[in-house]
Amino acid sequence: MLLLNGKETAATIRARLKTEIAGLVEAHGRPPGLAVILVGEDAPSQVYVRNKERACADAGIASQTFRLPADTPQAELEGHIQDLNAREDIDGILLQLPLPTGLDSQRCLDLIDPAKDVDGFHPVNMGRLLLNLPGPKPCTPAGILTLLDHYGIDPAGKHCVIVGRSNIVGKPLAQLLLARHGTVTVCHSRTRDLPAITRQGDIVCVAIGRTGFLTPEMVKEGAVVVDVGINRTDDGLKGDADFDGLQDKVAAITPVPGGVGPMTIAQLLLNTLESYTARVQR
Ligand SMILES: Nc1nc(=O)c2c([nH]1)NC[C@@H]1CN(c3ccc(C(=O)N[C@@H](CCC(=O)O)C(=O)O)cc3)C=[N+]21
Repeated sequence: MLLLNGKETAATIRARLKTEIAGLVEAHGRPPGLAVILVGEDAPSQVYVRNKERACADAGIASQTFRLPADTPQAELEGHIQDLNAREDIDGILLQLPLPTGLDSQRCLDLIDPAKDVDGFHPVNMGRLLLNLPGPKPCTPAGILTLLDHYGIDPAGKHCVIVGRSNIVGKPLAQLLLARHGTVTVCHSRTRDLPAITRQGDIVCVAIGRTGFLTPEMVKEGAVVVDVGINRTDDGLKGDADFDGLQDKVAAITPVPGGVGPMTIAQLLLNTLESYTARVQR
């Protein structure tokens, strides 16, 4: 069994980015700037945002986190986004999801300047992804492709089964795999006889947020399993796949932690760098 080590792969990418950014700062007189907007007190979001801040600082990206109270009115949040759109020193804006109830995340995402949309969640950038046009790619799906590439796993011609149809993982991941010539099936909570479908997968990606959901009976021998789940249990951080049960059956699997999560952050740095280079060249 091959362990798809996202922590290590992300570290390699981050080291390369760090060198590249140092050169660019020299040439353009300012570092890439990332603004993270964090609304409310959601505990996991606090952890992710701290990880992002640390990764940015290490790579030479100037990141600023704007922490807003959970009862921030929609109009005020929209005002913050517009201020950040107008700022020359900010190349990327990330609105940490989920937002507290009462706030309309889609309206906020629609407002982010597509040129600063480092999550790739703006409808224009989602459309560009669908059309195979250049643009920022959502961090988790793009990080998964980079991880597969790193280990020489090519989705071309393979049956890629995705469990989960979210806008931030399942749907964009389907498009990226399709663009790389995978045969893609997207399953979800209403799918009938899910195990019959996941068992066809050469590559099985799970992103539903249920601890240990993907069991050995649900995958074929020699499959590649990509675990996008991050579930906090009494036993620590667990993925959506039954890692222990699967490890003797699969050809390769991503661990949790240390798999897809660190790749998501590396991709965010990459997207921020791309926004920056596009903006300083204008
Ligand atoms: N606008 C927006 N963009 C996102 O990209 C976004 C988001 N909202 N909301 C939440 C999800 C989740 N996400 C993760 C990032 C890093 C880890 C990560 O670093 N995971 C570590 C462990 C971290 C821990 O200890 O919890 C690992 O898997 O090894 C996980 C998950 C980004 N997301």
